[in-house]
Amino acid sequence: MSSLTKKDCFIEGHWVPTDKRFSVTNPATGEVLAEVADADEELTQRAINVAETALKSWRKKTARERALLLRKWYEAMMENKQALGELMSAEQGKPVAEAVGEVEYGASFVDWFAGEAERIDGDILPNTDSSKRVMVTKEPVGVCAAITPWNFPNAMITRKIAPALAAGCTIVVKPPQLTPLSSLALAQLASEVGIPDGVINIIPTSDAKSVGKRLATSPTVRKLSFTGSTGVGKILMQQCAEHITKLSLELGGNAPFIVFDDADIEQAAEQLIACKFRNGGQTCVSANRILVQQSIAEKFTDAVVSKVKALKVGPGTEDNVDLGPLIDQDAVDKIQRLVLSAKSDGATIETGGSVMTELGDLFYAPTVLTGVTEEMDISEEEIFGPVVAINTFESEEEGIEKANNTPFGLASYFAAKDTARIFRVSEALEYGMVGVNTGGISHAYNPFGGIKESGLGREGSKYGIDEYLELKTVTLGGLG
Ligand SMILES: O=CCCC(=O)O
Repeated sequence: MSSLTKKDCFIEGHWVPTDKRFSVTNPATGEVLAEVADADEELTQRAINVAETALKSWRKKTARERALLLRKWYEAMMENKQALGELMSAEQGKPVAEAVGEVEYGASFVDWFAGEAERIDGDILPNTDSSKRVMVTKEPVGVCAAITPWNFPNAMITRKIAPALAAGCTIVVKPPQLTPLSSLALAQLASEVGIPDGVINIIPTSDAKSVGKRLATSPTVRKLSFTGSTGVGKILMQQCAEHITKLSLELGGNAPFIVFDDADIEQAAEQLIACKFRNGGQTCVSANRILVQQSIAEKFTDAVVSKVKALKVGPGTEDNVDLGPLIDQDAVDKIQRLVLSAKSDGATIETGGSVMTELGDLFYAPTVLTGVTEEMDISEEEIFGPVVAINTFESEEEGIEKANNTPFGLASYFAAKDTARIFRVSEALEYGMVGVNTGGISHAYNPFGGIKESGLGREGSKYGIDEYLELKTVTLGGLG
């Protein structure tokens, strides 16, 4: 393991051990990678207090000073991307090359928000009273908290820390229990490049419920950003009501991937594979319901099945591996349940459909199902695994109606060539994000987020920093 493997809580620039610890294991091998410090409510409160103290001087730094420190952090991540990628692959399971790609993606948020720090501006507004002027300024929200998921152990952290710091806020991060090592490595690099003590605090824990509640109900925490399930998001929203804490929620999705009869079938199949099998399908923007116009369904399915059969599954450290293991046994059990229940309800398994026991208990074969219907559990639940579930439709209207038939509204995708159709369908889809002829919609410069039960707010992009800023209106009188 590299020197970036840290195992304690990171509070006020120090590594803080705890007596109680929890194990972090490699999902490909079951090997215990580290016994990590287990923060409780008391330590969480200490981290909040530290962030409150650090806020006083951090918010006073000039935008340029904050930007320069963020850029140094970005550079440190890029210099260490291989080590960070290997660490991530060990704790999360994704192939090393993909993990290094995630480090680059994560670092791109730091680079982006270093730029945005210097573009926080204000307004002087016209007033009907000539003796008055109105100045609108933007101020940091204050102490922030972030609760992040295991599927993107680096990028989901930087997507929250970077805008918070750029805006002049300090932050307490509760990383996921399954993959805390990447976040601790990021803290180590932040400290090495001179981000002041107390500005970033990381508190791994096995008690997400109590620590999450403390973060959400602390009157000191003025902003909570959460990425995870809709169920937990709803609980946090209720808890944040206690002190009207500002909240961003990036929750579950049930992304449709619609293939219309005018699509380039080969290109659509390629994009579907890239989208669906990113991180083995364990991505909130993974295509979940594949809706194919009936007249091209056979041709499209053949193209997809032959690509899926060519995917290589194995431990993330092996060369040319496309998919690693799933994160844990619960994930495998859920996918197996969805596939078997779809089969018993009439779907056909074209390829895959089982655990690859020769590789280990957590490796699930890339799977294609046809004959899937809207009523099946696999259409209603977020699969979060390597399963392509193909459903068909006859007309454009029916395709759109099926796509929108969900309480979720995170990502959606469609493939088509006709320009009028592209506008019609983009406008009709009830989603925060639409990918047209692409399965790749995640970039630091894109606003990322959903509508309906998929969440609140946007991350990344020029809009993302607003989540960490408050407007202040200063009315100057007596000028007439
Ligand atoms: O799964 C969460 C988000 C991944 C992404 O940023 O594309």
